[in-house]
Amino acid sequence: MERGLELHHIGVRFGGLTALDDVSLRVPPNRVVGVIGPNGAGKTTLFNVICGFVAPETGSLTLDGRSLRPRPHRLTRLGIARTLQGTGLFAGLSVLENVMTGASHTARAGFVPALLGLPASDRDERRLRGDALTILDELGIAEHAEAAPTTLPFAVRQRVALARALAARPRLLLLDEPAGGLGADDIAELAELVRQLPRRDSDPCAVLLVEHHMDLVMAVCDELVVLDFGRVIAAGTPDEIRDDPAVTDAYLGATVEEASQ
Ligand SMILES: Nc1ncnc2c1ncn2[C@@H]1O[C@H](COP(=O)(O)OP(=O)(O)OP(=O)(O)O)[C@@H](O)[C@H]1O
Repeated sequence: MERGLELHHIGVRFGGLTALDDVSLRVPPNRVVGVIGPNGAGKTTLFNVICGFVAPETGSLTLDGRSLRPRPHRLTRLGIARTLQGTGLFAGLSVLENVMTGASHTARAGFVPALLGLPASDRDERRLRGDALTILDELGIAEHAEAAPTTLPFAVRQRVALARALAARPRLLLLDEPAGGLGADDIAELAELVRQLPRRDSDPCAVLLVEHHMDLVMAVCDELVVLDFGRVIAAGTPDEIRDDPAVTDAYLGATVEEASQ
């Protein structure tokens, strides 16, 4: 059964402006799909539709063939986790505690009682802590577990945000411009990390990556969807997109050439 997340003919308008027009795409299980496009193409709006921040005017979403009406607070229960632009970490919590919040919906007693050390949640807390440490270790940042996020470089904070999303054990991870603010070396490391997500030993997941940064997109995606003025103008593998005259002619031009060198 290979279905995953599907968007069917999604349309979004803001007043007179059409932000998304008849957009259909699929993120199959354990694949990395990228959405690219120039400024104002509709990438963030698409992300927001999937997260439930924006309700589409037309079209529908399905998850494994079943109707999906995303609500931001219910995403993790549907097996979907996200990172947003910027890291959005809790400054008052340690790195480890931040990651634990990502899985708090799985704790019977909830995370707040766990933080307060209430006895009923001892076992939950130990499990959350152990799982969070495992993920931090996988992402190579376990040494920062007890640190306050504000003391860490941006690239590490971004990894913490990724760890927090993975703590929810998603089947689908949504990444909104994860390369934003990173240098070339950090982007290369991030690319390696993202590529591994569908191949993890435990909790492998699909990834939908909304990204400006062409190097990252070309390096990690199995498939790409190109948006322009709210419409899908091309879809295919990175090689197909790179060679698609409609894409290069329409707007990518030299950017794709440069990214492929
Ligand atoms: N809340 C809103 N109200 C009105 N117009 C909006 C709103 N959100 C987005 N838009 C418009 O919808 C269009 C698509 O915007 P969107 O942010 O989705 O594009 P984008 O591809 O993410 O752009 P960027 O790469 O610059 O982030 C743009 O013309 C934008 O100005």
